[in-house]
Amino acid sequence: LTAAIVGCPFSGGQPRVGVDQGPIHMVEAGLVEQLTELGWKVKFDGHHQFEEVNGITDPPIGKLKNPRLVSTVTEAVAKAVGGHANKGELPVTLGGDHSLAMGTISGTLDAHPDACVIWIDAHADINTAESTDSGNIHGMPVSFLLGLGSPIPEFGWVKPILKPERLVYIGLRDVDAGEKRILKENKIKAFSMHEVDKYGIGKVVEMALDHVNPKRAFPIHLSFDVDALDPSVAPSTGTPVRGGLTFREGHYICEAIWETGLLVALDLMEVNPSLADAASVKQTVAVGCSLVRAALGETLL
Ligand SMILES: N/C(=N\O)NCCC[NH3+]
Ligand SMILES: [Mn+2]
Ligand SMILES: [Mn+2]
Ligand SMILES: [Mn+2]
Repeated sequence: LTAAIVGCPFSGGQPRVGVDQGPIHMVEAGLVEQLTELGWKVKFDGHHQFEEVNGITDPPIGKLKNPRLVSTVTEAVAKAVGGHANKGELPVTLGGDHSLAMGTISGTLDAHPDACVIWIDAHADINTAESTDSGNIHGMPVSFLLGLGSPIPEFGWVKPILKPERLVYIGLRDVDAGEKRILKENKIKAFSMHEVDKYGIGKVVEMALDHVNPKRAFPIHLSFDVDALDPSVAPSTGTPVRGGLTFREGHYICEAIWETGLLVALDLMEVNPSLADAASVKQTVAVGCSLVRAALGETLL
């Protein structure tokens, strides 16, 4: 079994400095060695070089910020992830902000058209060009993948390859009014922290899988935004929101997805090593690496 680490030092989907350093810190923390130790053949051909791309003149399109940069980078990511997935490798994409998921999920669905997406996040990331307030594209990738909102020529490469019934969220607790409307209109299943508290994480993961993968027949793309975790667990991230998943709950999600035997791609996003003191950064990076290991089969016994 081969895991391909796709290091994506990219921050263009959001305004905070530092999230591009996330992949570098995770690899420096020994992630490649840890996965090798787990028995994986690990391919890592160095972090992708994106920041050089930002020489382009890139005025906003409507509210959208850095649109051409984000489009160029995410298209490159789609090719990288799709290339690995089409070779039967498991792409492990390290962010970098969550706009990258426009690329990762496009890549996965190219190789596995019937894949379902399990999106772990405090946020729905489903704003359209019309509904976004900030214009930060890391709050929008899901709308592009579903083909929602008015088409934007600069994003012509993104095809509406994701169906609402193949998407499920766990961890939501900071969803704005426009996104709530979009979730309802498109009948998208979402387990917020309310459901996690009500049913427990075990039942929530089972219900999420029953919704998007009832016969456990579809490959799974797990897209994990570390801000799904409580800020006490993963403090060094750009948009922390109180009342998040415990470490165990986040870890359980990864273990349970691995146990299905259906995981074909993983994203670990939004680690920003410049937003907290050294110990908190170290903790956030270590938590990220632990989640990747759990999703790739590390067990406690
Ligand atoms: N971390 C974020 N998404 O996952 N921030 C953008 C969304 C804020 N509405
Ligand atoms: Mn690569
Ligand atoms: Mn996100
Ligand atoms: Mn988030």
